[in-house]
Amino acid sequence: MPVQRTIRVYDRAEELYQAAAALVSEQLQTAINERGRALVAFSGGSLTAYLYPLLAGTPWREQIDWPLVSVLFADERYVPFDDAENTYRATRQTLLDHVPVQAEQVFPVPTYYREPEQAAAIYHQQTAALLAAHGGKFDVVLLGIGPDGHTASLFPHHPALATPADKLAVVVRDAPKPPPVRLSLTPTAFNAARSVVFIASGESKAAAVAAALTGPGNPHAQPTRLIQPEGGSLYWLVDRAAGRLL
Ligand SMILES: O=C1O[C@H](COP(=O)(O)O)[C@@H](O)[C@H](O)[C@H]1O
Repeated sequence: MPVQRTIRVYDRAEELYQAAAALVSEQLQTAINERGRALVAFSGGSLTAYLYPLLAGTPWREQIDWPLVSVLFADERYVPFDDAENTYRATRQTLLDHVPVQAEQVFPVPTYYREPEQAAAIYHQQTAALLAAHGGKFDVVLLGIGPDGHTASLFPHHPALATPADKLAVVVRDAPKPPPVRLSLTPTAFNAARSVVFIASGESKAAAVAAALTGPGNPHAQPTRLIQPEGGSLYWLVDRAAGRLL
């Protein structure tokens, strides 16, 4: 089954994030209306600063039945929950603490294990169990892209890209962007999605966005190309600056 790809370019970052909030809330609520529940994977980085505060406010907050939403994380920096770099912490502060999501339906990466491999094994299991409870698919996976082309914590040419296809979570060591130890869901996990939404804003992302979306490309150089949810939707929402080279 082919992937349905949609690219939307917005004049300004504000319009991009408003459109992303509208799309995500519509997709989550459609899932709830059709299947009685929704499963989402959140990324960190700029989304915590610009998208999540919108989702936490009117009108988007009221448009999602948050008690019926389960939350996983697309990736996590392997630092304690109270570290400023922790994505769960940032997502809680900007979104989850402001909406009536059920605490037991939020699944942070357990960064309190001494060995990240143990956390990855547990996160694999939790992701598999949640996917099974949601018909085998995420309803929405939200992803960013770094200026170097990384998405979640999948970095270009990194050995983590060669993770066996049956693994849903992987430890990423020696990440070129700090902090160096991370945990990421894998392309296998992201491809089990009804909708994947990439969001990119700003001139620093322009080359990476163009490399991801134009020409034949190379999935090792552009890990975003590994994410092709069969039979699902793939959205790229970018502002004019990030889409300048398209
Ligand atoms: O380190 C990370 O980077 C990517 C991109 O972040 P951005 O700030 O450039 O949007 C982010 O999606 C990922 O979750 C995060 O761990």
